[in-house]
Amino acid sequence: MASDLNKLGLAEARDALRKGTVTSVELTEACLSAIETSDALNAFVHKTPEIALERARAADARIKAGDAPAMCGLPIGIKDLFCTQGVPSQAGSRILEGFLPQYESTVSQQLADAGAVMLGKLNMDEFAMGSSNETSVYGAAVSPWRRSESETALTPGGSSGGSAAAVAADLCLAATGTDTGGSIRQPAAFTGTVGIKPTYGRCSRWGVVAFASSLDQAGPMTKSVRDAAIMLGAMAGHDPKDSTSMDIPVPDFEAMLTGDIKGKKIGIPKEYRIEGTPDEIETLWADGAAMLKAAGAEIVDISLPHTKYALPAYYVIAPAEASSNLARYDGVRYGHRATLEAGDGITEMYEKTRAEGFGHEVQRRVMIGTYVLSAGFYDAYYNRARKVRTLIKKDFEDAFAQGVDAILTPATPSSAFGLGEMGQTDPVQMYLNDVFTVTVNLAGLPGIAVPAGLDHQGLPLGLQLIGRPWEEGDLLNTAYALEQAAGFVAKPGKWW
Ligand SMILES: NC(=O)C[C@H](N)C(=O)O
Repeated sequence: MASDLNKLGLAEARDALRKGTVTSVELTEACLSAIETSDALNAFVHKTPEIALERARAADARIKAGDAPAMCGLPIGIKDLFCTQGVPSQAGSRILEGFLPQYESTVSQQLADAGAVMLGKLNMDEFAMGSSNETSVYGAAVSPWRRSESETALTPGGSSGGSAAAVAADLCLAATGTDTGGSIRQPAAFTGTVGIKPTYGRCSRWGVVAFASSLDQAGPMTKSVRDAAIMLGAMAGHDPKDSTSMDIPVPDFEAMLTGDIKGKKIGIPKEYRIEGTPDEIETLWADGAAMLKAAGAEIVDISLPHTKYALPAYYVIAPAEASSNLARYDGVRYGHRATLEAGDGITEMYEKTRAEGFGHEVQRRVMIGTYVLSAGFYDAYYNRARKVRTLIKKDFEDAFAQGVDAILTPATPSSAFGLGEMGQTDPVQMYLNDVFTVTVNLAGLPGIAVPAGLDHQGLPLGLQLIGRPWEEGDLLNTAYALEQAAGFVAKPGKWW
């Protein structure tokens, strides 16, 4: 038993801890030894075993004293985008090489305060820009899943690819992710895990390296919907240090998981029927709707007419904000600085540092962002994209005004692809991964990916549920009903 403790989810481990049948040190040691033999997955990029064991011992003492908060003693991984005090926090980029934050992000601090045990930092696309983890300075994280009878290395998705791979491979009980255009939900769908992007403003962005500030949200990546409810409760809450964080009470999400969705109205948006989507994803979507109906929900066809403009609008707004946010990496105060030659001035220092420190995808986004914000093009691109964003938000508001409680869509347009198989010559091919997820970020809504089936290659497929703002509890409950009905239990066979 003891060697399999890393396979537990948060809820099971929490219950075992409280019953006293297991200790946090045992759970932590099981995860640390799973991590030790997981180099082929390249999921953990900075390991913190000493911190982990110290926190585990403290958690065991708290449990013994009868003072066990929500995440007490539960070992988790933290995406490299979160600043963790004194622990490398590189956002997957060379430009943050050697950066040791002097402070802790609010979310990772809240998790620590709730007793969670940090095992280390998880791989990700550079500055969260990507859908395959291939833009990471550490090299891509690798999915524990493989196509049947094939040894091709598959992507765990991105940008939270290390988090998804680590949770799916049982290297940790759960992990943090962040989602700007799909970075929690797409990797969750690719790896048979659960990922929720909460309402914009639900989790503090303070200390989370900024990519596109009006879209970025942190959220949990877990083995079940119940675990997502537990962990989101610990991550969420008002933070005066983030001016976009909202002062709205955080309910007990787990207590809202009744599985009762009788009378709930679930919208099926016709604009999400996209040409080229594989039949098995269309079938999964229809099956998901049938399962929710069988559980007592009412299924209604809805229209979100501006959906097709979402992806182009996102790929204007996100780079625009990124170009501004990334201007701070100049080689002066922290991170990487290029070696200079005699005669080089400050301009050469910036140029060389940024050319060396940023990878190609990040450079592309900085250039696109600078272009769409430039004097002559601001109205044509950036302002237009902002107007489109308002229309997309209104589409959802209209649907909710008609009484729709949640919207069901596929999470991704395909199952996981092979590393090196996508976007090599055309970056837009990679951007299409976000076609079902970016609308949710543009509208600031909560969205969750739930594993719902396997494709013909034996790879996981996920469905997405989109909810009303601030109603994550209700959304999690609908996701819980879907999870129960879908009964997804597949795990990747161990090859690493
Ligand atoms: N950060 C994200 O949500 C990932 C998205 N695919 C992007 O590259 O922008």
